Amino acid sequence: MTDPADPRHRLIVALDLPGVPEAEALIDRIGDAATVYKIGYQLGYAGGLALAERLAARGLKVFLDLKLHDIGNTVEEGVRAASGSGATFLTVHAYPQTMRAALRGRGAGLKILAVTVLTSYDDADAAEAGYALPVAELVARRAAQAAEIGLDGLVCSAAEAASVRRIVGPGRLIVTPGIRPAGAEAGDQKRVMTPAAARTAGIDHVVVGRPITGAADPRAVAQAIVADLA
Ligand SMILES: O=C(O)c1cc(=O)[nH]c(=O)n1[C@@H]1O[C@H](COP(=O)(O)O)[C@@H](O)[C@H]1O
Repeated sequence: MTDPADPRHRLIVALDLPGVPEAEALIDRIGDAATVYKIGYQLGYAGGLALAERLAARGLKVFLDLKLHDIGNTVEEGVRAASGSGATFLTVHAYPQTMRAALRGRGAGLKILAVTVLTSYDDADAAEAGYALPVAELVARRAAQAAEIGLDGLVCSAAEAASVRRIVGPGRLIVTPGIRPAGAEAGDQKRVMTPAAARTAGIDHVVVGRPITGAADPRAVAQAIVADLA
């Protein structure tokens, strides 16, 4: 992970798999085509947290996608505990109390990313959850709050990346899930873009799960996505 211009570092592969053996097998198949891996609920609750340290020791970057959101004390102490895991990125939901608490618990070397509005939400889902704002406005509001509080980066859809960049400036990371190569199934994602369009929109990293984990040749899919991120 020495050359920041290497487009492989822009791809984060979501290890949404049932267990550590499956995750390790996928990482082996992908080989040097990817350098950053995300461990979320599914793998994390199936022994994946211990994997983070091993991957970091191999020189890979780890994104712990815990999406923390709780009372401040619990978030602060949770982030403090995760700071020793070897992870580079950790997610929290973009609520002001939660974001402030996460920064209090953040250890050296850990970047806290604020999840603005999940990419599986559209305006109707936000309204159903009680929000009066359309998704794009809610993302903008949360991005501004995250920047003011001092978060290291934001998670949003690539559809909002250009406007989020104008709000948060060049110094914060923009990380976008909901990425689908042309023709790939969206599944439960509602705010979707292709890797090339996301790159044009100014993202720092894309997160890709099922298009890679479900592929017959995950290395080839990862390489094709990286080529679009160059
Ligand atoms: O925080 C995330 O990574 C995340 C935020 C978000 O808004 N949407 C979203 O899909 N994600 C994660 O990104 C990954 C996307 O996976 P695929 O839809 O399979 O590519 C999953 O691991 C999600 O948990």
